Amino acid sequence: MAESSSPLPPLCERISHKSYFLRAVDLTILGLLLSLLLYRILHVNQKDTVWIVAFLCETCFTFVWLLITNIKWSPADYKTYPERLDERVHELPPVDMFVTTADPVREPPLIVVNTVLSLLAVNYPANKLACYVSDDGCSPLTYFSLKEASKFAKIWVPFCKKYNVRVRAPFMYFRNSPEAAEGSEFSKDWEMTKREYEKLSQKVEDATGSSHWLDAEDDFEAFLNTKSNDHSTIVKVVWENKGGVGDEKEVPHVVYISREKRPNHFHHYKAGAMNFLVRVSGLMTNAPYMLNVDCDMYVNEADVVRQAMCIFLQKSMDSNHCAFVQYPQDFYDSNVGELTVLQLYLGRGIAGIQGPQYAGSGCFHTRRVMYGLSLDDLGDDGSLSSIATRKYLAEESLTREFGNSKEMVKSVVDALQRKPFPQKNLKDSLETAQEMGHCHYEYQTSWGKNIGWLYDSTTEDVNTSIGIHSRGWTSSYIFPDPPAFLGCMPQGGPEVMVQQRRWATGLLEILFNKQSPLIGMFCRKIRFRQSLAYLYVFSWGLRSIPELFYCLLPAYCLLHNSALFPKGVYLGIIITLVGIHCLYTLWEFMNLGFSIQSWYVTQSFGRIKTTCSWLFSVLDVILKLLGISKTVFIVTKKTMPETKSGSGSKKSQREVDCPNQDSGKFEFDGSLYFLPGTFIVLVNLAALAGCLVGLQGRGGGGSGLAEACGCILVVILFLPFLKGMFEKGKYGIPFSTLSKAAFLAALFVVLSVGN
Ligand SMILES: O=c1ccn([C@@H]2O[C@H](COP(=O)(O)OP(=O)(O)O[C@H]3O[C@H](CO)[C@@H](O)[C@H](O)[C@H]3O)[C@@H](O)[C@H]2O)c(=O)[nH]1
Ligand SMILES: [Mn+2]
Repeated sequence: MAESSSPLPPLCERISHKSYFLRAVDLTILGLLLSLLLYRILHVNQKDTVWIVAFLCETCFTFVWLLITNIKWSPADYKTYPERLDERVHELPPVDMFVTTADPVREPPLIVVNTVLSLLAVNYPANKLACYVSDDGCSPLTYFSLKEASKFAKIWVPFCKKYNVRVRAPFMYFRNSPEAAEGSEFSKDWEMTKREYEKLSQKVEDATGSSHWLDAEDDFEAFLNTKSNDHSTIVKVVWENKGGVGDEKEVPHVVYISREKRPNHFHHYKAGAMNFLVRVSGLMTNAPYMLNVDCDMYVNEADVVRQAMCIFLQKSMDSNHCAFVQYPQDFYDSNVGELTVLQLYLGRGIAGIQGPQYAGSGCFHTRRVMYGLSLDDLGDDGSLSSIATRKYLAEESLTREFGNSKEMVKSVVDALQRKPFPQKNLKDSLETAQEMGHCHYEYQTSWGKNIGWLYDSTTEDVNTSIGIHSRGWTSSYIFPDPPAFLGCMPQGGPEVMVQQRRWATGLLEILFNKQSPLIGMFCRKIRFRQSLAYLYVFSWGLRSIPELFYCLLPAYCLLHNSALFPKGVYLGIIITLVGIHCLYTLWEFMNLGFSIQSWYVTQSFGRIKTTCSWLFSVLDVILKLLGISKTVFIVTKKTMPETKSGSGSKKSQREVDCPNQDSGKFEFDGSLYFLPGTFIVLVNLAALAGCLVGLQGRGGGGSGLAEACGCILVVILFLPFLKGMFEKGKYGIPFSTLSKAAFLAALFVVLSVGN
């Protein structure tokens, strides 16, 4: 499809962001950590167990820093030139777009609808697109909203294309007034479209909570007497684009699906939903590329699909090796600093090795790779090698791997051989699609094992990602400004703790499943440095243990009157280490336009999430490995963007885009997540108070100013907890948590002093 006539400028370029200065800083920090370890080894005899515990913790931190240095060594991403696409490519390839939703209460249908509308309106020929929405909540309300939205889409899509609107999610677009003179054609169209959108939101709102319309129409019959965890498969063609010429007024296909659910059948959460999406779309449109977004991740840049195609279609850079194109995840609410910084420095770093990790949303996959192909299976021209043809295309192996459906097998063969898909009536596939949503369809097939989205981890994204890299494929990262997709992120508090725990649990699960980099490092086609990069994320949960110890050590030493840190000039190692690390991370934030405040919040939240939330992931995975319980996926709550933010304070470019930025206050509830943090603060405060009144044990070595400073630093990092002790309501730590923490802290003090 793409032409490779060389005089034409490229569709994309790989940009390297490597910096010798930053490498030197990374190595300096590594060197300081190693010298600290050396000092500990040389002075081990004179000291007590504290010395050994500190040494073990610092060994972990050094190892983590080594992994980070490896990741940050050669960052890279891609710059694309979508404006060059038309002169280079005669016919753009089809793309199937997948949206997953699971709960109409935690994921309000109006958010889903906005995401779908933004997808339908992207800058791409409408006859090449199809949008599939998977609803694990089996909600008639979601289906109703989609039906209404597809009617509104007939106004919205032409409007966006006619006026080249940038943000194509109506709830965001209509937050600003139009910049045209009143009475102009544009402003009339704008008013009319806005009115229609308001009608749509009103209808969805009216339908929420009342169900009389459910009985009124036959179309909703399938939803009668269903529960979200107990119902048959539902597949509905919401809108079929029969125009098929790709003009500006056309609206792409919209299909609603909800796979069968039974209470005693395990559904593999989002991964299971994705695999059903792959199958249904395989039958109906079988596009070679598949875009996947979470239901809150609307398109913020109309050219997203074209940008991704620049990478896939650029032949000269062995595009056949690129399995997927990932965009970073950005958010319209909450404190975006942490994730932006993480994605920019670490994300780009991994992108520079074998390619970014698939992050679950904002990613374009190639269908063939999802069907299990390895890089070696392809010849130079990108078609299947003769060995691979024999291996993959034998009828009985196809049925064994993909399930017992002739149509499915045929669509897989077509996809593997890159045959163009003939236009057909979507409704013709309804019956087969229904069958493929059956609970037992995947039984004894390779779905979730080698094919599609992989099971056995609640972070199905990273699990699937390492599977792809292990088969030798690369991936590409595009980092556009403004962000390509924007979604919703829970604010600091219980909701975010649940999410962080799920992530840490899912990642740790992979360390112990068959994708583990510990096994694959030497025998699979994944690059060694890429394996190390995965190891860094998979070990998030484990980091909670040394961090928890390290937050308690200064207090213990102060109370026990023993030395934690080196004495004399050697204390310089610690001071330089902390100093350089602070300046370095601060620079990372300010370089991206974030404030000192957001840097501090991130450092503080970093310690809180590790010690309070990730800690539980260790427990989750132990229980899972012992076969006592399964890990669960609790969907995060999504909120609509507020109508308009009134805050006039100075914010960075990225921060301005986030209307819901709250006061940054931390919320608490009675859950166990907040016990470790409260305990840490109490212990450190008690140690400082004890030191002031001269309450100290008989430990050797003697503690001093360094240990006291350590305690102060910990309290500063856990400041939200200190504040929470004096607040009421949702911003206050509940009395039950406080009293448990106080009891544990008292025990800790007694043991430290008396020991
Ligand atoms: O049983 C389920 C559970 C979840 N989902 C969908 O999965 C998506 C992600 O869920 P969310 O609660 O938003 O999780 P996050 O932690 O915000 O999501 C990130 O982390 C997840 C796990 O790593 C990935 O699946 C996501 O793509 C990634 O954006 C949403 O669209 C859900 O509707 C389902 O379809 N079925
Ligand atoms: Mn989410």
